[in-house]
Amino acid sequence: MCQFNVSLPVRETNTGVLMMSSAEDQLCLNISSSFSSSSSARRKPVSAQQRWARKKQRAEERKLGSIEEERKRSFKQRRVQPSEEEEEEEEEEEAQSADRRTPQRKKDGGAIKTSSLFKHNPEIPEIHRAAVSQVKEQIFTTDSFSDLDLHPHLVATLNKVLNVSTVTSVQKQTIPVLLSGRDAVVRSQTGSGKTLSYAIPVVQSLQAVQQKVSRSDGPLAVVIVPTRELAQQTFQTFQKLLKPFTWIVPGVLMGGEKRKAEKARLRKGINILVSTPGRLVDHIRNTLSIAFSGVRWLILDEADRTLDLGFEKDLTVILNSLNSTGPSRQNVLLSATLTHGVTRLADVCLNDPVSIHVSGPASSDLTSSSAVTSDPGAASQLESFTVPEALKQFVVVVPSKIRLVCLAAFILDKCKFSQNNKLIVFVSSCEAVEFLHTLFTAVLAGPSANPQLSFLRLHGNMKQEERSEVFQQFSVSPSGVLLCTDVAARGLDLPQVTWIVQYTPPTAATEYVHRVGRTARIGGRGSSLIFLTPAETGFINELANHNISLSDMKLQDILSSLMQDDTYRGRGKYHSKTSSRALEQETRERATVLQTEFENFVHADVQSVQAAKKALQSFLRAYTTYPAHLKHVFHIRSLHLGHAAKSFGLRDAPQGLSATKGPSGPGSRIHNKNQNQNQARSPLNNQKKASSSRAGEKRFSAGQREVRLSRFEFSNGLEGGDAKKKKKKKKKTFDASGEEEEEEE
Ligand SMILES: Nc1ncnc2c1ncn2[C@@H]1O[C@H](COP(=O)(O)OP(=O)(O)OP(=O)(O)O)[C@@H](O)[C@H]1O
Repeated sequence: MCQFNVSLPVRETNTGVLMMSSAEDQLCLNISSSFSSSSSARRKPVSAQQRWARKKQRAEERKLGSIEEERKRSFKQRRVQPSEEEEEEEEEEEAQSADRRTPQRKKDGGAIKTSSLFKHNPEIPEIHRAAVSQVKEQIFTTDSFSDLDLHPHLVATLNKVLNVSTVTSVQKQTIPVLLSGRDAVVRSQTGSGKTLSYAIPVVQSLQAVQQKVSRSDGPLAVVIVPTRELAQQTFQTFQKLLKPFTWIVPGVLMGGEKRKAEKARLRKGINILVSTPGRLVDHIRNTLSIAFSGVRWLILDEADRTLDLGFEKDLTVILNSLNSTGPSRQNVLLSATLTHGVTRLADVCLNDPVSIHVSGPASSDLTSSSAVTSDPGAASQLESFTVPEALKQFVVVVPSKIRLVCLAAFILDKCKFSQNNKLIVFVSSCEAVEFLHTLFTAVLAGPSANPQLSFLRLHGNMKQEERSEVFQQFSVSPSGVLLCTDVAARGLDLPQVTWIVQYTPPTAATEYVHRVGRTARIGGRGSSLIFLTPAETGFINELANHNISLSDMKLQDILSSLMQDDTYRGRGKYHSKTSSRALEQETRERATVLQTEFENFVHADVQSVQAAKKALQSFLRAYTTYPAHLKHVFHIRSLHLGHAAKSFGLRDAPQGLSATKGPSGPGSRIHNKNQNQNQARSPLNNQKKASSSRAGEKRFSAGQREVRLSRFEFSNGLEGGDAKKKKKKKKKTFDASGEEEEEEE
């Protein structure tokens, strides 16, 4: 039952929504009436024997944590008041049906049932979208690298080691500009070859230095990227390019690696230094041997992200450190989604930069480059994003309750009933990734189900060795599913990914672009699917505002893939192959059977219930971080707690959740609407209102929470799981943005 530790007058509306009112404010809570109190008083008298049998059954159900059954029963009674016989008949039928489908369910006692997935859902609205003409970008030119006045060994390496010969549009525009010594702001679509567009000029210029570059010169080029995996990938690109120029040494610094080893490598000398921002700041502060006196290049890849994440302060530390010493420097900012934030940074660190934007209606005008302007018209033009032309983008509108089975059905369709699909599924939190990974591995890929199905996971709360291993494993795998957070959204070049699934929507259109950009790279094909609840369909318009257009995929079509698998067959009443109604009914039954499998797994032991609750809580916490301009689309008040719980395999809306507890350490509490108008209020955080002023707890705005969550995801490796274990040996410090981190003594 859904209980809240606040004593507000409660009344129930005829829509099943509870209205709570207090002197200060009124709050509308979406609590399904199916969680309302029992009406057992209205039952007919029963015999002593029947009473005993019922008692025993209830005790067993309670032992299984299955009190939902009782609520459901009482709810049914309250609604329709069936006779005792009718009720028992109905239960018997459901129990038999469940038992036939999954016999193990009866092992520990009475049959466990699933409340209806397809009742009491909000209507799926008709989607009316504005006509959008997507911006197109031509990927390849007809030029070859030998036309670019590069060292012949570099051209040979490009051809033989990297297997590239034809120059892409962004490379054609960027390489000559950078070789001429200018700063640049570069925007081109995801997967269009931006890495080589700066890496080639860096290598070309460093190999040409008269007095041969040596380790003792220290860093000559610094490349900042937002995530560890991207740092690793970029480092590997430099390693390949530098094959003929062995005297130029590349190196990578990233969170999660042993700092001592990194210090030693820095001491030996690294000429092209690739790093995540947090880790570089850490070395600037703590490593005496890091000297920036020779830096000639500063590259900020995914520059807008680095700013978004609240790394601005880290970048300030880096820029100050670079500016205090050294010769004049070439600066390059790159991203597929340059925004105002980048232009702002451009003002700070760029010197008369050239703006290279590959997209635009005149895609033939590929050689034009213009100086960065402060013209607001130009700035708004930047907000219209380009996605790969061969990318097919879909949206499915799914009520919360059905989300989990819908995702499972989609995965089964692509990975079991079709071949050679490689999927990346984006989820909003580390805990939710962990939860889905465990659940799907057990239920969908278990030995008795589909042992050929493989699920991997990647998020910021994993140990670095595991992260690297997963990244490597998924890179070389021809198929499979990677469940991940946005830690995999930017820059990663994972080959042959066929589908991008956004199970939880991104917090911005920019992130949508980067997530879908993990497929359809360098002219290849790919598809994407975003899940939205009926309340979230406004995000389609948000994307349309950025020239992104989606096609509909029907929920029923996704679920109907379950018809290909008799593991989840329903009661088998619907044999008609011609009636779409019958087919729909059977599909729904199969979906219910699958949901039951999930719920049985979750409720099998206390630990998995806890994991599901944790995942739900983190999902709710992440939900509060949508920016103010998207609050009308993603507002925690529009979430139905019971339905959201179901999408985590929980039969019931759990008690005692806080949506705002921080990922590491004491969390924030939303406490007073007057304190911050942007702060989301929810049943969850309202519940915590009373205790919100507990001593020692920090409070954060929605924006700060987003930064905290994101930083955790993209951390320098010193926070979270890795760091916690070392706590005893460490003392606490605060990094540039005030984030708590551990430091070696
Ligand atoms: N000229 C080229 N010809 C063929 N393949 C290329 C060429 N240049 C780059 N590639 C390949 O294209 C893929 C995508 O390149 P890259 O990762 O640099 O794209 P990007 O524009 O940086 O993407 P994102 O915006 O997602 O970071 C890589 O596998 C890279 O090796």
